[in-house]
Amino acid sequence: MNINREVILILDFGGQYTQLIARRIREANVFCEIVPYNIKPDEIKAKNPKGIVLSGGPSSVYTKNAPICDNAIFNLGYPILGICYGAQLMTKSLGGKVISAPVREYGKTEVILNNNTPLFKGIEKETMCWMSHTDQIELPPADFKVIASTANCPIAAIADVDRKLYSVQFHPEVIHTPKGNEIIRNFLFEVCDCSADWTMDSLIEQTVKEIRKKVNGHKVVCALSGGVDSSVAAVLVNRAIHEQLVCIFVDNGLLRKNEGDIVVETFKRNFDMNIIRVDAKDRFLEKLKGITDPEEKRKIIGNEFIEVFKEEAKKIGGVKYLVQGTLYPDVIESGSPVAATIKSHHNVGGLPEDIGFELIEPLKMLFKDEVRQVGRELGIHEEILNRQPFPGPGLAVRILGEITEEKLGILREADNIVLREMKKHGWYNRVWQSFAVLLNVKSVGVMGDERTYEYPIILRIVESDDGMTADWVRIPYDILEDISTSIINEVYGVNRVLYDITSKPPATIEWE
Ligand SMILES: Nc1ncnc2c1ncn2[C@@H]1O[C@H](COP(=O)(O)OP(=O)(O)OP(=O)(O)O)[C@@H](O)[C@H]1O
Ligand SMILES: O=c1[nH]c(=O)c2[nH+]cn([C@@H]3O[C@H](COP(=O)(O)O)[C@@H](O)[C@H]3O)c2[nH]1
Ligand SMILES: NC(=O)CC[C@H](N)C(=O)O
Ligand SMILES: [Mg+2]
Repeated sequence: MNINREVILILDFGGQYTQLIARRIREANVFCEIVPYNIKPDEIKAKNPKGIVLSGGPSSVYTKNAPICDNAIFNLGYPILGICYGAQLMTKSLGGKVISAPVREYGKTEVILNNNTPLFKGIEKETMCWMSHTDQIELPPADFKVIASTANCPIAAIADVDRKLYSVQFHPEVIHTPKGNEIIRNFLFEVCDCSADWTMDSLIEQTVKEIRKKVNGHKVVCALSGGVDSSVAAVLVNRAIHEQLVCIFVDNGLLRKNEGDIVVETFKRNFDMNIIRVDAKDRFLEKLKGITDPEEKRKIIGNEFIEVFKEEAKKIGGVKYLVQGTLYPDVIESGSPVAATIKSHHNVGGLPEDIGFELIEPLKMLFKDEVRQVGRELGIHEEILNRQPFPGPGLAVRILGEITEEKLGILREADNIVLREMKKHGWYNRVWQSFAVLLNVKSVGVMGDERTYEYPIILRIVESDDGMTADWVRIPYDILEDISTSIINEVYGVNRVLYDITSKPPATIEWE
């Protein structure tokens, strides 16, 4: 959708903080988009950005296959901010010199800034910054001035103020650079002249208009899971084209205890929308029989979802569009020219090639917290907005190995206890997700003086801003104990409970 608003483009060189740059810019009410580093100058011009950011990255500019952007980009007249690898690339591309530094810098370092330059305006001269590099700028390009330095890195930032080209060796996007937000805001407002026009109400208004124009009298089905994202997407589309919309909730047999009834009841109580519930348990479970590979499971589920939507759309007749509650992280994690495929989200990378619909994904550029904000503006009840995320492939990616009715039954009960205890102790809304995972190994235990040989349940409770990174929650021991005891006492087939104490990265939130 081509919405008319100011945009900053972030060229992604594969840096681990690229998404953080995007978040910081959006927090300043400026829209931004992450694009591959090898984007063509013409494509950039077509997007008419207010400015460009070159992200960090793992490569060294002087190596053979280092990712390099088109040199013409530096001459288009747009303001550019290079960060770390991006800074080194700007330097090299414009005739300066980058070398492997005598001392690697990793962590917090004191930096001396020249606060007479627009990028550092209003910031005290001496402050802290976060460094993470092995290379550094040895010689800036002609016409560039050094505007910051640290003890180990004499050229920590450079600028050609007239051409609005800036580069910083440190990372303003991470919170360990306390003035980082101000530096990014200075780039946006002092250098790029942005007007902060990215607000949720403007987004809603523009999106509703776009959808009306695009749909133009055709019928639309919405894949509705009852989760936050599809609920917000459905309400948004409903606002645009109420009569033409039918929501389809698929019971794929991989849902949580009583989930189907709860979703349909909550929806009917809260919204005036057409909603169909499809019982597709048997066909999903049949297709998943004998499948153990995580990516294969995801692809099968993505395919089967589409098959169900196609069949339902055929019954309705005249359906041209499918609405999904796809978010930005789903798109990012499903892989891109520079980023690895971590896992194929069923609604993006897991889709079949020919889906038979045109997609409408109004939230595709948003992070979860932004979606919740949109939901609030739309007047959606907190009961729905505060639901923890639940992946479309559901319990299938929380049962390691083959999915069977027996395992689904065990996991459903265990999961229900986790959620019940989290709510009882007032912790459900304090975390990003809390759930159970069933392993495909068994261990020995003793219950009522009898030997047992049963499955372990893994407890996964994480906090996160957007699902891109996460940390395990330091949950009080007595809550862990309550959960563990309840699972062992109430769930047949489980004799051990373990707590997952791994952050993301290196793990992911879901186990598959
Ligand atoms: N059981 C389902 N029936 C119909 N559509 C579904 C189902 N599960 C997932 N989807 C579709 O896939 C999309 C992605 O699922 P995802 O779980 O990321 O989002 P969500 O369920 O809407 O929100 P949340 O992240 O809060 O669970 C949903 O927005 C929805 O369009
Ligand atoms: O709708 C979805 N379809 C999927 O295929 C999918 N895979 C993961 N998730 C959810 O995304 C967030 C990040 O999960 P991971 O750390 O496991 O990648 C977590 O919140 C996960 O629950 C999915 N959601
Ligand atoms: N964080 C980065 O962008 C690192 C850039 C480059 N790989 C270096 O080590 O200097
Ligand atoms: Mg969901």
